[in-house]
Amino acid sequence: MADPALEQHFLVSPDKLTMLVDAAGIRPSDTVLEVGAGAGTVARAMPPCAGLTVVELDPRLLEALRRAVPHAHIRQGDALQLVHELRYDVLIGSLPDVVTESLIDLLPQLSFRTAVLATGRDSDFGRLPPEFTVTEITRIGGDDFSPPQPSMSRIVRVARRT
Ligand SMILES: C[S@@+](CC[C@H](N)C(=O)[O-])C[C@H]1O[C@@H](n2cnc3c(N)ncnc32)[C@H](O)[C@@H]1O
Repeated sequence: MADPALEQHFLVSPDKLTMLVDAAGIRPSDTVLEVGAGAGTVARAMPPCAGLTVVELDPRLLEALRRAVPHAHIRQGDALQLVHELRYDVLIGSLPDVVTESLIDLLPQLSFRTAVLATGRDSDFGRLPPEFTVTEITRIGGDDFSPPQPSMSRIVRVARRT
């Protein structure tokens, strides 16, 4: 079922899921957007919030998403378009590396408090303006994913300075 062309490796490590979700600092009053939601393994680990929207490009995964997060608004489409159309306090994304690179370039145009992104090892956040604080949370790879991911990625938090 997983499509390697869309880098469909789903994060399943309980420890890494906890680290990712904790890094987002989701408050009960927050609206949350997850892009590249896959089968919903990240979304279902999130704490309750005021509203959760999940975006996935692959229509084959929408039924799995409905089962995993029945309380979420589910949108099928391209993350790079929908990040402009939706409103959210917290942005979570684990997308193919090439899509994540484009998303990093878009971050200054978007309105959010905190973003947590799973990125390739070499992503350069130094191109973001100084209003952002960038923190590496952990490394992920191999059996942290199902199916296992051959390369290493990083979970990175991008917070807007207040
Ligand atoms: C690495 S998987 C992560 C899935 C999930 N977040 C997890 O960790 O279990 C990347 C997901 O992004 C989806 N995807 C790829 N390109 C996308 C795009 N442009 N917009 C939205 N989703 C996309 C893929 O279909 C895939 O489900």
